[in-house]
Amino acid sequence: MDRIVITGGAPLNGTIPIFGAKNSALKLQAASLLSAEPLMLENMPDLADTRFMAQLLITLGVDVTWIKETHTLRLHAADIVSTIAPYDQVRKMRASFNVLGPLLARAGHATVSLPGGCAIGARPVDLHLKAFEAMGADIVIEQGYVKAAALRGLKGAEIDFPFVSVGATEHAMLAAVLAKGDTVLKNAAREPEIADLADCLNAMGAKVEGAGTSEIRIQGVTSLSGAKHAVVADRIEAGTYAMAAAAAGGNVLLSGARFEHLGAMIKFLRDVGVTVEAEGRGLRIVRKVNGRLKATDFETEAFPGFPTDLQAQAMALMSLAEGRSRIKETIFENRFMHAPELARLGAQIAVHGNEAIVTGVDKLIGAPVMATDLRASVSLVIAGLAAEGETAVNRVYHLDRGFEKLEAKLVGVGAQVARQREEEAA
Ligand SMILES: CC(=O)N[C@H]1[C@@H](OP(=O)(O)OP(=O)(O)OC[C@H]2O[C@@H](n3ccc(=O)[nH]c3=O)[C@H](O)[C@@H]2O)O[C@H](CO)[C@@H](O)[C@@H]1O
Ligand SMILES: C=C(OP(=O)(O)O)C(=O)O
Repeated sequence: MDRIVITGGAPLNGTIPIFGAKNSALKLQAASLLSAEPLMLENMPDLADTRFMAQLLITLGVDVTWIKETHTLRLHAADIVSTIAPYDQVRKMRASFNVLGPLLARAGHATVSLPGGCAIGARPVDLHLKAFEAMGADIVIEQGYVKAAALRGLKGAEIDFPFVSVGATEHAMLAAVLAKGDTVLKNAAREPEIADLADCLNAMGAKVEGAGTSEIRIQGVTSLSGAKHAVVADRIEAGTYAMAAAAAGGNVLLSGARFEHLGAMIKFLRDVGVTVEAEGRGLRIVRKVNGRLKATDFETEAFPGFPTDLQAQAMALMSLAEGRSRIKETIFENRFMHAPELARLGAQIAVHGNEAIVTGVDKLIGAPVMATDLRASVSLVIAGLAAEGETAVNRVYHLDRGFEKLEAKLVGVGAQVARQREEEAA
């Protein structure tokens, strides 16, 4: 397996381009199933996850063309040839479950494997299924598969989510756009990726209003057309490189990063002593290398709160801050797997249930570590950039799920980072 080797200590200076958001792209890909006409997705990140989703779509009958030079993906679902999403294709990537709603809406039935257990928590899909039932679908779970049918079509419904779920909000939208009548989603998630999906669906002829607020209203239409849509900038990728610059020191422009999508993270960085300013179509991050950052407490929350997908990266930063930081993870029940790996570099972190107490240390020292999930992996890269000596991050396939050109982007701003291929690493 490949690994990433980082020699810490170099400050980061220059510009890092921010690409399209994985977490939006995957749902936009699923939206292509709703129309018999082509969907052109621009600013498409080329990631293991988006490639994987494309493979699943091919299985279902979608014609897929990557136009690599322009980061464009053309998806054409002229005919749905299969409504079965097999175990092997859904267990490996949770977001592939999102084909269920569009298949149900377009073809009237679908059989989709339950998504695989993931390292960060149990992650059930009960809210997704309740939303489809409210829209009139019959659902049974048999042999690990969700079998859903709405042979006379889905009906609009009022769905009041008991708690905020990004995936269930998006999935309900993906089905409701072709339902008969009106759907109202209450206590909907407000993440920027939801508004991005609504914009794309509306460009395809859907009638979605209120995305980005906690109440989304959808007027069903009988069919959707093709469209062209550019994937929103990845706020998690931007936040990750902001934390990297904060940890290593330096002056970095994150071009394409959206200030308005990163409010909680910007407040956190400013509180700990990093300068963050909007500049042109991006964000400027400046951290003077002399002096330590100040520890601060934070907890993860649904948008506009501090994103759980930046918790590991912020923990890496707090490992080197002056004082103690209390970090509470409120979204996933098992998302501190990076803590023992950060400890290998000398971080002092005590985990009690959903809280971690980080006591900042003067310095971290490079060591071999293991990536456990996507954001955990990149937190180890951030720690490695600030540590003395060499850090080798193993199992980097997790990183490849969500960070396109990670090493090149970091090397481009002066970091010493290289990927060792399996044969070299052996
Ligand atoms: C591909 C993608 O976009 N992934 C993101 C999405 O995941 P995902 O959409 O899976 O996250 P959710 O917002 O749905 O999950 C929030 C919480 O609700 C629980 N839950 C969710 C659905 C359900 O039917 N039942 C239930 O109990 C989950 O286990 C979790 O504890 O939002 C998360 C929260 O911002 C991010 O960390 C993920 O990166
Ligand atoms: C948890 C994540 O992704 P997924 O929901 O696809 O597992 C993530 O992007 O951090």
